Amino acid sequence: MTNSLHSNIHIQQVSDFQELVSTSFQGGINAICWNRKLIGDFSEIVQKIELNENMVEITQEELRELQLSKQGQLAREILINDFNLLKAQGASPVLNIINNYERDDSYPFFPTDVYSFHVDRSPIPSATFLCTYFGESSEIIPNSEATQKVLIPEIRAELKKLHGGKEDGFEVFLSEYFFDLHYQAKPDGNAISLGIGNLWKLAIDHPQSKVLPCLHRAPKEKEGEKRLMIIC
Ligand SMILES: O=C(O)CCC(=O)C(=O)O
Ligand SMILES: [Fe+2]
Repeated sequence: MTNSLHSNIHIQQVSDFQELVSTSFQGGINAICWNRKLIGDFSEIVQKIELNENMVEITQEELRELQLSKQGQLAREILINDFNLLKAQGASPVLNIINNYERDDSYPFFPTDVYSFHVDRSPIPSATFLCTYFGESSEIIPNSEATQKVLIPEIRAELKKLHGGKEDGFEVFLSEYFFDLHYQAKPDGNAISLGIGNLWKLAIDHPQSKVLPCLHRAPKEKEGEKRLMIIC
């Protein structure tokens, strides 16, 4: 099920970029949203970039060189501006066109790809910023509405087998192979779509974090429709 943004107590809305970066996560808040209605034609940019692989990063140079209509140019200005705002904060934004992400099928009972609810992790304090400009948008779910997969008994038992049945080093194994980052929605859990054009700051798992990391996932793409997004 997908829900609207507004009734969710773990989300805080802000009204500009400065507020987005200066607002800290606290209490139950682990997702902050600069809600926007963008102008311009982002689909034109998607169409103009050739995609021979699952996904491609568009450099700022490539973006500047595209021949675009007035509406396409408006979209480009927004992309360049967002990119520069994030960069000026010390982030390393990437602008991607995504047909699909690589699916992880190493262990069918436990895919560790970004289509699965997960947290991002970093050894240093930081946050994930993301915005979908075109196509299906990312989703989040409240922490209370999902369970860490390594804590689900049947899954844990399978993972234990994979680790040769040993208790010794099991926790390290879970984190080394990123199993501990993934979550399963509870039967009544509601995924929340992050929407188009909104710039989000999501809490990640890092040693000094005071809040729970935000559970999020990439959406299943619509057949034949690519996504355009910025992420860092
Ligand atoms: O593509 C998305 O919507 C999310 C991607 C993501 O979560 C990641 O790269 O860690
Ligand atoms: Fe992620």
